[in-house]
Amino acid sequence: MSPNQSFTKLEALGNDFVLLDHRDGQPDPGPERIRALADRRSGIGFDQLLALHPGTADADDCRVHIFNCDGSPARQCGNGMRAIARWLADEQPGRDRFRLATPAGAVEVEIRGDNQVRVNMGRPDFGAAAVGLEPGLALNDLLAGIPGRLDAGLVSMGNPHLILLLEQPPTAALVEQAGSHLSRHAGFQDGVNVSFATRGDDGAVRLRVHERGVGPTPACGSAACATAALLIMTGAAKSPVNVDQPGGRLVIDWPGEESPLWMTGPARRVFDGTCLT
Ligand SMILES: N[C@@H](CCC[C@H](N)C(=O)O)C(=O)O
Repeated sequence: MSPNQSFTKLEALGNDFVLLDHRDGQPDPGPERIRALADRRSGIGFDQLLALHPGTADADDCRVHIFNCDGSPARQCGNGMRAIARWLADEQPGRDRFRLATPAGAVEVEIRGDNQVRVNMGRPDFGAAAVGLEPGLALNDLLAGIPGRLDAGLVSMGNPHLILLLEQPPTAALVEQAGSHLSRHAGFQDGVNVSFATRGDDGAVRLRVHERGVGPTPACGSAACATAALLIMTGAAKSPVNVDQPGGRLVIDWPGEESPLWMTGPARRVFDGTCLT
């Protein structure tokens, strides 16, 4: 990203993004530049940077490069997919379906009424190898110090998720400290996104997420998908599952096993800008 390059700020349930249109062949910024742009005082500020490139044979609208605010690359971003759909719908009035290529595979997005966007997030993978857990490492040993833990699981939605099911909603300190420790634990080849989930009286899932490469965020789309998939797969919940995070609600619909999982929620364009430095 060079000086005088235009960008768009977007948000989805408070998870915020800067979108760069690099379909003209411009290169993506490197990790140091990404960290500078992500600074919420001296830069633009965002959780993820989304760079759009020309599409592929099976996802011809665009190819998406995803970067966390610490400069690390990511393979999937559920909230970001809805935000890109919103941006593409503004750019191409009349169209309401798009196909996006991500490092985790092709994603279909559909614009719905009432500011909602529906995303086909593909099939969840429950294998420990898919989240990069070191072979032979017992998950229980990693989680020994977590208070009030009922269960735990590993799910890949194209990116890695560790889900802790707790008796009580976690304190902010637990999300910060345990999340920070686990998200960069050497037992995961490439780190992991850490979710803290409880069930409400209404059956909804209450979720707090410590995102790999970011920290606690108001919402994480792929974590909501991973958590709902784990609950449906173990018989603890039935599809569709409402997942409530500080930023708001996502609805996750997964018929099970061979079917793709669908995520529905809002996304919003906040402002367009030009980077002067
Ligand atoms: N906010 C995202 C997830 C972004 C990537 C994640 N931090 C990772 O490193 O895998 C979402 O909405 O899914």
